[in-house]
Amino acid sequence: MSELSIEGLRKSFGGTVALDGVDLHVTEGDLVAVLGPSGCGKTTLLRCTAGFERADAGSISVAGKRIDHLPPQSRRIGVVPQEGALFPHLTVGRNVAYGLRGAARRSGRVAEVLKLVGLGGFESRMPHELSGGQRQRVALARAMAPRPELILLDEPFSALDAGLRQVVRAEVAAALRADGATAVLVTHDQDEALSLAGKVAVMREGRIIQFAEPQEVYRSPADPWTASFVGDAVWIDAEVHDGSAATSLGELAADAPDGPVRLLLRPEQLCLGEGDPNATVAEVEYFGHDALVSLEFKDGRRLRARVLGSAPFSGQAVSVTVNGKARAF
Ligand SMILES: Nc1ncnc2c1ncn2[C@@H]1O[C@H](COP(=O)(O)OP(=O)(O)OP(=O)(O)O)[C@@H](O)[C@H]1O
Repeated sequence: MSELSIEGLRKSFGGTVALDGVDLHVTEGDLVAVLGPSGCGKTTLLRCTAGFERADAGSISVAGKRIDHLPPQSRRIGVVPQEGALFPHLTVGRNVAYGLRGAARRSGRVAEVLKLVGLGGFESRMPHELSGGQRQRVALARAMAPRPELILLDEPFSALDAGLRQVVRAEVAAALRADGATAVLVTHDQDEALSLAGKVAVMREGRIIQFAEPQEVYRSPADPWTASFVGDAVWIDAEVHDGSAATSLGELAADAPDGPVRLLLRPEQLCLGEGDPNATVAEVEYFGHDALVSLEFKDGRRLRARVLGSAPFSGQAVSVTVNGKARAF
């Protein structure tokens, strides 16, 4: 049974369609990322689920029960907002205990969830005595404390700087998993969605266009738009004959009928070697951990490769081969 079941959800604001028939099923204990560009309806989906907004049509069920008629406080859903929104005049311990009743407060649950988020012993600190990442983790602990059926996280790392974001992300995901929580994270950040979630729902213009595991979304995107949105894409236009397409990179297997095709490769599938050169390095963008290398082929076509380790130099003649399969559209 799905912990969260959303079916046919629609919501418009005046003439703007924010949700255009959203279906989403989240299994108990899963962490799902809803990934989409600005304005695609992610926050509206989250607000309708939490009960802050009323959908025009469709249903929302949690643990098998319809909840869309209930006020937010009766939905058993915990929300972690963008910037934590802790009560500034309450200690960490009292912030976390906020949604707990008497017996639960005394049960040690506050200490337990603070430990889960890596902040054991922080009960008596005030919010202003915490770093941004620590405040976000307290906000998560507060949402988890009453053991809600579902936790919703709205771009919870967007206010953190890049280095801290990665660390806090991993800690938050670990805490959610350790507590067995079912969670939906809304984000426009591809790396965040692919690295954290068990499943990714790609959203565009008020619809979910693909719902799959991160590797599948990256390797077999539903359409060209998704392919380019979830990562760097190398596009090659070619003609297919008998399951094979002639390209600047040689013959590539193409799972498509005879005729014109757009082939998708990821830049890391282009491998530079020492064999017979078939391309020249035109430009190198060096990032430390890797480099993006623009390669010019004999037919004048330019394609980008991602290279780990030492980067080639501009003007170098290289042999380029393809690792793995191209996806045909
Ligand atoms: N209260 C509102 N009144 C009018 N239009 C709204 C309202 N809330 C959202 N919208 C519109 O609905 C669409 C979806 O907005 P939403 O905030 O859900 O997108 P989003 O994917 O969360 O974007 P972002 O990543 O920028 O927060 C947008 O076109 C937005 O302008």
